[in-house]
Amino acid sequence: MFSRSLLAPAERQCHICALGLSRQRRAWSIASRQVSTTTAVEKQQRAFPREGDRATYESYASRLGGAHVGRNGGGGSRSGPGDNPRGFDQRGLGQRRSRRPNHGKLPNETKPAPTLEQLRNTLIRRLEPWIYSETTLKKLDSLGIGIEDAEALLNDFQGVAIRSLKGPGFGAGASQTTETPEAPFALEWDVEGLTLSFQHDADWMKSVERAYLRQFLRWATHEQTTGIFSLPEPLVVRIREILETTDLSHLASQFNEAREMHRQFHLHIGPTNSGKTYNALKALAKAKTGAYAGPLRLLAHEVWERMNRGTVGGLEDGQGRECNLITGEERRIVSLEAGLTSCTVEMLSFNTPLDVVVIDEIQMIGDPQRGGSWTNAVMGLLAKEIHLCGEETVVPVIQKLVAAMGDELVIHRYERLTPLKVLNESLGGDLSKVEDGDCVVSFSRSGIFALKKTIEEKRGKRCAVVYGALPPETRSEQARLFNEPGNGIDVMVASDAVGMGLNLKIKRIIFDTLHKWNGKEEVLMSFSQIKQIAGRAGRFGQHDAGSEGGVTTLNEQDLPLLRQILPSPLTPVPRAAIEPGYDRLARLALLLPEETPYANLLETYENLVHLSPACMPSAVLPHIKLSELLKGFTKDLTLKEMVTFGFAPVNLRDGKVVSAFQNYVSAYVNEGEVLLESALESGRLVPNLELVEKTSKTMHSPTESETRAGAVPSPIPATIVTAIPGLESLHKALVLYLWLSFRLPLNFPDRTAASELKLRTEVMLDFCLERLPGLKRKRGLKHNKRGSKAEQAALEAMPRDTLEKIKWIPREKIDTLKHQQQYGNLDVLPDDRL
Ligand SMILES: Nc1ncnc2c1ncn2[C@@H]1O[C@H](COP(=O)(O)OP(=O)(O)OP(=O)(O)O)[C@@H](O)[C@H]1O
Repeated sequence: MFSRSLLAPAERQCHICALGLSRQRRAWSIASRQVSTTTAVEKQQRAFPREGDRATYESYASRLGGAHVGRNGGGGSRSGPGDNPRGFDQRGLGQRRSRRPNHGKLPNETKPAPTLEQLRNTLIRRLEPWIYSETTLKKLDSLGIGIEDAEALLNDFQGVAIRSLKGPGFGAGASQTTETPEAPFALEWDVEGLTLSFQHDADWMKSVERAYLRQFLRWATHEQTTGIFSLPEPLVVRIREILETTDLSHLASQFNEAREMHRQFHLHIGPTNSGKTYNALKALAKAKTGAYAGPLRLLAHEVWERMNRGTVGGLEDGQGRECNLITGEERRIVSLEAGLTSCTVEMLSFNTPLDVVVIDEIQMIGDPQRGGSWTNAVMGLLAKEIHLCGEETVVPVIQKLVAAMGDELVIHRYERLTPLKVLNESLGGDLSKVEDGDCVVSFSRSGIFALKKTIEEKRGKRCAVVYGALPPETRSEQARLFNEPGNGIDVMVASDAVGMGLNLKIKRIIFDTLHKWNGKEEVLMSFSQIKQIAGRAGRFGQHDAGSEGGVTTLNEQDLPLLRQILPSPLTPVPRAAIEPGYDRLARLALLLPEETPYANLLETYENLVHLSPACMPSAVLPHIKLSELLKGFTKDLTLKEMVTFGFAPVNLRDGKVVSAFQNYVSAYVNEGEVLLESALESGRLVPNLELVEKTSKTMHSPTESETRAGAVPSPIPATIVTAIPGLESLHKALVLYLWLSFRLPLNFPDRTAASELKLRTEVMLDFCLERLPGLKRKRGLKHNKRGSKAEQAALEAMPRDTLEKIKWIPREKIDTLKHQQQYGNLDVLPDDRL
């Protein structure tokens, strides 16, 4: 009865169907239905805490004078975030959508920890539905435990687990856990980990199910258990190995080489604009070898430039340090002998010993998507001195990690260098009160464009814009325009992308709204994000000595909430994220049946991974979603290739990027070589760029004297406004190509062409943003000679080669931009030297 051999997944699937439900199983099924009736009531009860949160929030909001979610504060339109794949709100710029009600909870509220009794009762209550669930059978089946064996084993495990949960040892440590005749070894329930999961995870039942599954497998493959039930020996051995491979609970045993070193951590903690990075970089500048790692290409680029130019603290004599730049999609090598590297955190090397490493924004260690890279850096860097910069919230988790690794930790705390004040008044909804040096913050692209239009109309001056879907180069250029005095661009309209990586001369931050559309509903921005954005006002060194930053809201009803949020403490980062890593996935793949699809491999890892309570698994869902796009190619891709493609930076919300990705993979599989031109052909992204370029050539740029006289560039036509999302998609598709070209260089040979096309896209995005419609032009300059409608029509009719010769955009401007964006005016070695 227990000797079913391992079947291929498809066969096993059929086996389940063919078997149907055994009599016992049918009885279980009925029981299970009964259980699910009960659980409907229970579900409602379980939902109560959330209802409680909502009630708390609503009463909290009403205490604040009615500033609660769901009330329309007259804010901007509420379409999806900047990268809404369908593009602009078709209602047109400037029209505002009503705010959808938000029933979310305050983002920094943590649920109180359950008592041991509550946790015990929940685990007991949820055990039965788990035992009788088809999903559990499927999970066991995918590991090779057939339905009959599984049913019998689960039946007995239920009693063992309940006795263990009810025993006096529960929560008191493994050594005291009750031992029973059926489980003569300790069942170890990770009370601390489950408690943290209950408090912080939206779907904490996943942690409960993971705990049941691991406990079940440990019990089912234990020597003495198998003595009674005898699962086939090879299966027992294999499952034990699977359990071992997915056991990442001993942090100290990871990254052996790093464990052999005694590393000193310096944790620089403080609010925004307090000099944390400045001080950490000072240490790096003095080091013979070292690296800076940040979350954004923008930040890596800034440090790269500052190191080379010698504008980092400690290098003020102007003597720069040679520093190379390495990000996922570009390499800028100043010297092959350079001791320093500036990179994005995913690109850190764990093989090279270094003197000093600076890791920025360390609070991102708790980010479910990217946090794993920060955790790897903390655990695996072979550096004597590691400087971590970030928020106070990260201190407990770093203390736990460093203690587990036996390294040394020194904490440096900083205060803000310039005061930041919440202003007494909002703008009362009146955008004509916007002043030079203001940054108005909204959280959707259409909201940003609507605000820009209105502000420009009211003030008669142009605004810079920054939002997440814009390429970093375009964001830098917009920041430069805003910071540069005397060009008439003194106001910025931005999304939360303004909160990180840009050095801006902002005097006052004005929140148009404190909520953001998360794809399903309007949610209050996290306190951390609101603080980070607010902290951009009054940046040290950008204003006169003694000046302070100001923060307010556009609408009066949002101001009390802002006033409450800014001084409130942030929730500590509860755990560091751990990602599976290729090696571990490869080991696991060898232990699963050969035909196991990649998505199932990821799922199995997620279902079984065991971590220390200081850690949580990285979210694998995005990778599973991405791997679903690869389904048609799985037979042709090795696991390594699947992991490479499955971890590629694909924006799944952007349909055009998704289809470019599919084209890349298809060409990779079918041709072995991905030629950029043909891979991008179907998306019509390049013709869209060419259309914008063609229009740009027909439009006049005011000369210096015309600008002095108050002339502004004529706005782009509506057709070109709607081309902007296509430019953003093209940029993302090109970044993706470049990313793949660094990992599979022989198969993605068009790196240079991709870089050039990316640059053309950036130049056109700058062009479009500069000329978004909205600003009233001065009388007399409305239809200047080259910009008249008649002339535009004539130009439209001209043959393409004639148009090519017309250089309406001054050549120097493109050259300057090109130089700035590509090399930051620094000499870099050509690609073929690398
Ligand atoms: N001692 C100093 N002397 C001169 N400039 C300084 C000093 N400390 C900080 N600065 C400048 O102040 C600004 C803010 O410093 P820094 O970027 O280090 O702050 P931070 O705490 O890391 O803030 P954020 O997280 O917002 O980036 C930077 O422009 C930095 O160069």
